[in-house]
Amino acid sequence: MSPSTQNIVTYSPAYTLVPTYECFNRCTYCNFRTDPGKSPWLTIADSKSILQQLQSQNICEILILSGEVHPLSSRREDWFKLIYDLCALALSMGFLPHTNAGPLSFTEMQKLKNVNVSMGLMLEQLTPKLLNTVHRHAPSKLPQLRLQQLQWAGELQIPFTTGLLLGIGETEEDWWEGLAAISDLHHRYQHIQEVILQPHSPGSQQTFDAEAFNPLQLPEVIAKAREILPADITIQIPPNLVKDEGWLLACLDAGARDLGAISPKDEVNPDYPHLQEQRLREILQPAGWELIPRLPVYNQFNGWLVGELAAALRTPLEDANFYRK
Ligand SMILES: O=c1nc2n(C[C@H](O)[C@H](O)[C@H](O)CO)c3cc(O)ccc3cc-2c(=O)[nH]1
Ligand SMILES: C[C@H]1O[C@@H](n2cnc3c(N)ncnc32)[C@H](O)[C@@H]1O
Ligand code: MET
Ligand code: SF4
Repeated sequence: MSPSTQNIVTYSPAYTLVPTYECFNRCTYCNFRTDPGKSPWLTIADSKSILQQLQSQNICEILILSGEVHPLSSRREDWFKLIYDLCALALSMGFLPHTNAGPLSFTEMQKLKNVNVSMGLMLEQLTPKLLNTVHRHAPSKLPQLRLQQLQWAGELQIPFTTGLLLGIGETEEDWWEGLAAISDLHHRYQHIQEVILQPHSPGSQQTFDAEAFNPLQLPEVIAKAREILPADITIQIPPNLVKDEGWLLACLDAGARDLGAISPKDEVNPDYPHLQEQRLREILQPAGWELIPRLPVYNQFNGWLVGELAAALRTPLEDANFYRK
């Protein structure tokens, strides 16, 4: 790395669209979900007016995060169509979509590849023991199912974001195993662009009664993750979940280089508002870090983008040179 890139920290200026909060899983740490049938779905008309308002702002990524309709439900097809249509709409209006809607069938993933510049799914944790605790009522969190999703993303050449949720009842050994599994898949397919190390952060809606992940431990997890993960995978941490400024800087010193999608509302952790970009800069700059925006797809994957997506990528790049770095 040249000296000029060593002090760079990136983030993706984003807006999060939620097709639906309803979810057939009940992860006990979730502050997002409602019961199936209990939340109205986002409409294309409402999305269009939201996106129109965003066009005058410096937002590039549309992060599509969704609760899940059961794969065997008669409503699954409509749910998938809504997600696909939202991506296509965002794309047609000049944004770059990134979808994380839980596990998908191979065909669903293949279709979404055509309207997303990258996609995401957290591995969470590999250890099956969580199926007796936080994931007891969350069939989507079966470790083998999550690993298969990462494998399919590789086979389909989809630039991918994954990560670990820390502090949900796993051991330290479990972290290294989860990271090693991500590394193995990346060695096979070279498709993982970033790994999020997400500290469990209790919110007002969840039933899981546990402390927040100890933020003082995060730098050591990052440092070890940096040793385990291949160098071309960026480590991402969510700045709103790392309360103290000193802790945030310690995470960067340990090897984190990205602050993720920063959206007006963190839909997953609504009790933890994001700092203003200006405020983040004020924290980072005195310590020698330069904060710069990035696209939701890392440069090394540009060759994987098909058709319309390759053209869409050129527009924000030409419009805003600052995205280039
Ligand atoms: O860029 C992404 N950011 C993802 N993020 C990061 C998110 O955009 C924010 O950076 C954090 O939520 C901040 O707390 C997630 C955050 C979560 O809490 C849970 C899941 C995700 C999933 C993604 C994802 O697929 N892609
Ligand atoms: C969308 C992603 O959000 C993460 N997630 C869900 N609930 C919480 C929480 N209370 N704290 C931190 N991260 C959470 C999970 O990793 C999920 O995959
Ligand atoms: N339901 C998906 C998952 O857990 C994404 C959103 S979670 C709030 O993987
Ligand atoms: S974390 Fe995702 S899968 Fe789990 S209940 Fe919440 S929305 Fe559903």
